[in-house]
Amino acid sequence: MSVTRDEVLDILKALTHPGTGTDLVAADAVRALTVDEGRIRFVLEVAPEHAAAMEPVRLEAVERLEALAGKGQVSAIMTAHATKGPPPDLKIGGAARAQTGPQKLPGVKAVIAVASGKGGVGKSTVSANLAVALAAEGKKVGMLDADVYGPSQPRMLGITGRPASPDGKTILPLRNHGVTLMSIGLMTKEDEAVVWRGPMLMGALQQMLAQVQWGQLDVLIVDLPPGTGDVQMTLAQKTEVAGAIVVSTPQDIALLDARKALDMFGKMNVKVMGMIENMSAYICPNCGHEAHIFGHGGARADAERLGLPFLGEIPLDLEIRSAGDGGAPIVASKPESPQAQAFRDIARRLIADGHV
Ligand SMILES: Nc1ncnc2c1ncn2[C@@H]1O[C@H](COP(=O)(O)OP(=O)(O)OP(=O)(O)O)[C@@H](O)[C@H]1O
Repeated sequence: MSVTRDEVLDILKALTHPGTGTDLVAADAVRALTVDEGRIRFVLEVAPEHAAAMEPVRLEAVERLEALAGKGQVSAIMTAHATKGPPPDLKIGGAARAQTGPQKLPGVKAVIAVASGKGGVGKSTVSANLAVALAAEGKKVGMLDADVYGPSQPRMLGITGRPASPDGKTILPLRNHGVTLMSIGLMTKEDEAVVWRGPMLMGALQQMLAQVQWGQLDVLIVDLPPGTGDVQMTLAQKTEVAGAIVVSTPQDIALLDARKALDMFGKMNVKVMGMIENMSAYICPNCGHEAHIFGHGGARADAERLGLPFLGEIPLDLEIRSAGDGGAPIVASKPESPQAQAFRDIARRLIADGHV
């Protein structure tokens, strides 16, 4: 069935914006509308305080548009727009701009970097769940997926589509599970490898920090690539970072790399807020037996030895994997489960320690 842009706009004009009382189109809330081979996609831009009231309107829009275009043919994403800053020059992948010393991100109270020495230890899983857990505690949370080599936050937070850039200069981030997200993965095609080096990489990170309209945030979590490379250096040199959290599995080899990451933050004068041990214990879902597949307690022991806070242990658990890989982290999909509690306890600890 061929659907026209005017037909879509007519439907959106029949819905009322909860903030302005006018229709969605007159309120200028509809952004990046595309009608392509029967598929309708758009972004609903809304002030953060109207986001909750907008959700039923968004659902109503999807229902009415699906009646026109067919089930599953409509993608309507809501983003909370932000306070306007001076618009920087947008060119994804451009060179880094000259800048002196670490700068504070306007509107963002604290930037927390989540790092690991080694890949695959669950840094992105921990970042996603902590972000959702902090949002559940009432904090305004942003997530910058700076894992340029394997951006996984769009998948983990269940976000698809590309962020809008209505003026070609600023980028409107996307939002799900209470978390505002920007990822390099949203700027590239899913199967497109990003092979950026040095200045391009630093430029991309600076752009994501500066040109994304983050709005007012209590915390911006930065999911770093594993290891100790350009992205980590650029972040610490260009942005005021409140602190870093280092994730490790209990294996010796992972811990060895985690120590390198700790050392790097020390050299860059970034405070380490603590260590998290992921895949700590495996609890058999059938019999409840606890097994320590990768060992146990190594990160806690390292933290104690180095005089760093130990923030908590996350079990190795099938539901944590399937929830994260399926787009709704366990803290969002089963907030009362013991697995989610492990993340929520860490989020509460970060708040209690005054980091967020
Ligand atoms: N506690 C856990 N229990 C079960 N599976 C987990 C756990 N933590 C992470 N995983 C799974 O392990 C895989 C790697 O996790 P994740 O992508 O979070 O790691 P990462 O350290 O960010 O990896 P990368 O180095 O690629 O950035 C994912 O499939 C994830 O679902």
